[in-house]
Amino acid sequence: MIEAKKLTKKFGTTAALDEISFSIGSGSVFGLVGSNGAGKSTFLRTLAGIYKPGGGEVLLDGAAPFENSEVKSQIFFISDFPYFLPQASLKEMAAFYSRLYPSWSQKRFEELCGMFPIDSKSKIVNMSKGMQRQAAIICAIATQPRCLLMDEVFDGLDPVMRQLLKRIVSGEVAQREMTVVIASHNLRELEDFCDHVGLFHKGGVVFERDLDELKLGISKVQAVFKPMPELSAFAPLEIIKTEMHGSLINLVIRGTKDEILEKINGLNPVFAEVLPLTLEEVFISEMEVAGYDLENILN
Ligand SMILES: Nc1ncnc2c1ncn2[C@@H]1O[C@H](COP(=O)(O)OP(=O)(O)OP(=O)(O)O)[C@@H](O)[C@H]1O
Repeated sequence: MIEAKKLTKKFGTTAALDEISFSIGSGSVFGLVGSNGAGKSTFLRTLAGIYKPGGGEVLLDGAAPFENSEVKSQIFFISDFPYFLPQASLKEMAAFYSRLYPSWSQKRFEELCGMFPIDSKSKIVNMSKGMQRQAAIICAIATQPRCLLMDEVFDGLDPVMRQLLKRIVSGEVAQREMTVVIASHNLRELEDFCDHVGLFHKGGVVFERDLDELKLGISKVQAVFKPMPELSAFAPLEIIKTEMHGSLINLVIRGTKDEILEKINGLNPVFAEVLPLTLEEVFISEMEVAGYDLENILN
């Protein structure tokens, strides 16, 4: 379990993290989203034990990572600029990590080398950005960490490699309860991968939810009425958003699909259907309710 308790990190007068408190359960895949400069990388670096908290604490299973090699040996961090030894090949990086991490699995390393189309004997420095990222991913997974931190890891990976990464990471989570924290600007990329998402804004976590709960508790309804009832007729529904175009009405409503359809059908529509919401739509709706303008936060 990861716990941030009033975690603060300042650079000069900039509070990159401003007394943030939240927790991430073991075996969870947690997505950190937010605009540039929101504090996502700073959180990952503090959790990885690279930065010392300026105030409060961040804990992995009750222990602080900073200057604690025991805790650090359970964490692998793929930064937005992955680090490799100068002139090293993937095989040489494997030898390096095998000495650093007691949990290193040479068998897993060799399996992974067979799954990614990169040459383990070539110098990593000469590889493309996406191939370097693949090299970092192979090392990360072969390390068999309890906690895997990834910063913008999909950046530079082609769609096939993105899916492969998601599949491998999900397998590790299911098999051995690895905890994953991934920072990304792209909510769509996280949708089929994360079970929790937290939204960072100006050094704070403004919103944090279980994705299934989030998606199950809210629905989008498209209905045609002739004539259109007065808006007060929809009052028994917990409406978050309404858009009307002539006889067509689009509603974002809190509640289960069955409850909502029953109430809408009671108003005798010509046609009504419940449509799935994308994660982005759910987020925008929930954030608007909470008084935030997500368009400004994410862009
Ligand atoms: N090493 C540093 N020295 C000084 N300021 C820093 C440093 N690292 C981060 N900051 C500042 O802290 C704030 C948060 O930065 P951070 O990199 O954590 O944001 P982010 O959410 O990861 O952004 P991005 O999406 O652009 O990667 C920014 O204002 C940034 O300028």
